[in-house]
Amino acid sequence: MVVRTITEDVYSIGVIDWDRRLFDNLIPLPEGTSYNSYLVKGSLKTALIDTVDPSFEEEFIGNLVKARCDRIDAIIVNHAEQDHSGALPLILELFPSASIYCTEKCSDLLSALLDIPSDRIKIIKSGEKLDLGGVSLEFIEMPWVHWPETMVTYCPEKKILFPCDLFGAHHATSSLFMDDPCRTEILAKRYYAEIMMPFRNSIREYLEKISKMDISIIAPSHGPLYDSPPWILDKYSDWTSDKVQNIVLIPYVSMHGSTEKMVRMLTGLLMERGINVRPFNLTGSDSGLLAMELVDAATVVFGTPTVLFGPHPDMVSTAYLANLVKPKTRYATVIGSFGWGGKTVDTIKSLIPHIKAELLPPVYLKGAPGEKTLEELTTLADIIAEKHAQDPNITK
Ligand SMILES: Cc1cc2nc3c(=O)[nH]c(=O)nc-3n(C[C@H](O)[C@H](O)[C@H](O)COP(=O)(O)O)c2cc1C
Repeated sequence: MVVRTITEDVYSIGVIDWDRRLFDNLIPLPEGTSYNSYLVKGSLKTALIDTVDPSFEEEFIGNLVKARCDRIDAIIVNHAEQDHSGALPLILELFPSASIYCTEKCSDLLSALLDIPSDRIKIIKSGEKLDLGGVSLEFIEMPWVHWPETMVTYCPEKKILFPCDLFGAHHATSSLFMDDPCRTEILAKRYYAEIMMPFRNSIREYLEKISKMDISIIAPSHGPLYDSPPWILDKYSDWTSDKVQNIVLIPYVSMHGSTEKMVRMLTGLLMERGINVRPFNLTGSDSGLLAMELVDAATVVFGTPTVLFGPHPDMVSTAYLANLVKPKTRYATVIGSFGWGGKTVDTIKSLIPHIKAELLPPVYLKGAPGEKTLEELTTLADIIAEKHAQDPNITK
């Protein structure tokens, strides 16, 4: 149990989940996570901003006691997902005069997910403020910074932005503020790639709004806080921009080595042409790392053999996932090996409608790679090199 003072009258009272290794039964967590919750004490009212995962209720209540929190008047719910809202029923029971402040869509979700009674909820709209006495909170709706109901909360007197999942990182760390930029950059980028990338266009708009606000501290709902906001704002502006890098990502799977040989050949050919290449073996891989690579790669080459007339199932799941996170990939194609026939290339194309990339000619050949394979891969490498050289959206 740890309570930390962020600034006068503002406390971090969330919990650290050191051991969690998987989130949403989907997202690997190499460094655990935290569920950040904040307490803001005014002279008239006390507000709680978001709660914690229900599995940590006991520790959370311990933190409230430690923070000498004998009253809660307002519970600000920026996001209805259970890792932030799950402890609400208990908090409402313990503080019977507290009201939840959230968006209309959030109210609907809280009722559906947690059976929160509507008479405990005050629905707010963008621009509304809550005066706590000497300190206030302002609410700004920002739908799709994960779910459709999300909003951010701003405390003008303390210049703190509480953006919930936006700018978060799954990182269990004892540091209240970010103090290890290299590590945080990787974990924040991983988080962006997995959670925020599908909503890149909305987030880019929100970044403009946020960059005009007077903010000294960004206090997200996962991972460390930022006492130098431009650091994370600049990263987000880069990740959400239309720019990609001179990188070819090759997620691949191979059963008997033919596709793998093709990947090695293409890797060498692209390297000779001054392109950064990321061959990514899907067997036993971490989908978060793949999502991170998708943030910047200009080109994605899917490498798969044919299995029962289509792509290998590992590739089906990868192409499906890549499509879900909507990367800004400029060019895509398929390479691989088959034995007697199938619809592998067409199936992969049909799996990636959200990837608005130009499709380059596939190199899909029968059996083990030989002279013809090298010839076709050389042509593909030339095409990619030319596309990369001429594309103004690719940072050279
Ligand atoms: C389980 C299994 C299913 C296969 N199904 C097909 C198929 O439907 N159509 C086809 O053309 N080849 C099929 N093949 C043959 C492979 O596509 C072929 O051997 C290819 O060269 C394997 O590439 P790899 O060495 O990269 O694994 C199958 C092979 C295996 C092991």
